Amino acid sequence: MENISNVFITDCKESHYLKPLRIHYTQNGKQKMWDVMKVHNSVAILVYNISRDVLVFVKQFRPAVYYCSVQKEESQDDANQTIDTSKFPASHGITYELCAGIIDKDMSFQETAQAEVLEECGYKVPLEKFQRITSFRAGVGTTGALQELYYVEVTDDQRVSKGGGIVEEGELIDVVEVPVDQGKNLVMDETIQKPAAFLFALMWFYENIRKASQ
Ligand SMILES: Nc1ncnc2c1ncn2[C@@H]1O[C@H](COP(=O)(O)OP(=O)(O)O[C@H]2O[C@H](CO)[C@@H](O)[C@H](O)[C@H]2O)[C@@H](O)[C@H]1O
Ligand SMILES: [Mg+2]
Repeated sequence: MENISNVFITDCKESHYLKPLRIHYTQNGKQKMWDVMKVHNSVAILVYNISRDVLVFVKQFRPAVYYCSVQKEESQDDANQTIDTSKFPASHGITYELCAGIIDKDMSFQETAQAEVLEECGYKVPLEKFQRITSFRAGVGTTGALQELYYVEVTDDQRVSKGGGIVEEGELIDVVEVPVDQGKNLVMDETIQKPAAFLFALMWFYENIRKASQ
């Protein structure tokens, strides 16, 4: 996963995954504009393996995180640049996340959650086991995309593969198991790069599931 080389940045002329748009509007009689990014909605799933009392997360190389980490340390032009990977190793872009996926097929949030838990973590779980926690905006400045958050309890019997994502789509994902008595420490651990939904889901777990079962 950390074997990253030949990193160079170009402009993105068109994409299946994102589209920049400018919204013009009038507010209180004043003409305004806002630049936004149209992206897919997504689903994220907090996976709890009750057979071994571990939380199941995914670890992956995120180009966007890598890019922003590198930018912080070295100011260059946005595009048309080459990144020196001996100076900036892949670890700059490695994240811990909830199992998650974008809604880009004709599937519901819950069905997508079921598919992602199988593809990324290797557990085949019945649809009705997925408990919806809440939804929120994954971003509010440049994207307003919705993310639905689910919780699922899994057992070792349901593990049918190693997970790791869809190889044909280029996915390369490590499944990470964290013992429940250590998971809370991840919330404030700034040595690990992680999205806000990950923090929220952990807090929800220790407030609603772990606390209730103790
Ligand atoms: N921008 C992009 N450029 C090139 N290829 C891309 C791409 N986005 C997705 N892909 C391709 O689609 C595949 C599947 O991605 P997923 O459905 O697992 O979404 P992901 O977890 O990356 O992001 C989802 O979940 C995370 C975690 O919550 C959210 O932050 C995020 O908004 C949401 O899309 C990727 O492996 C890749 O091949
Ligand atoms: Mg994913």
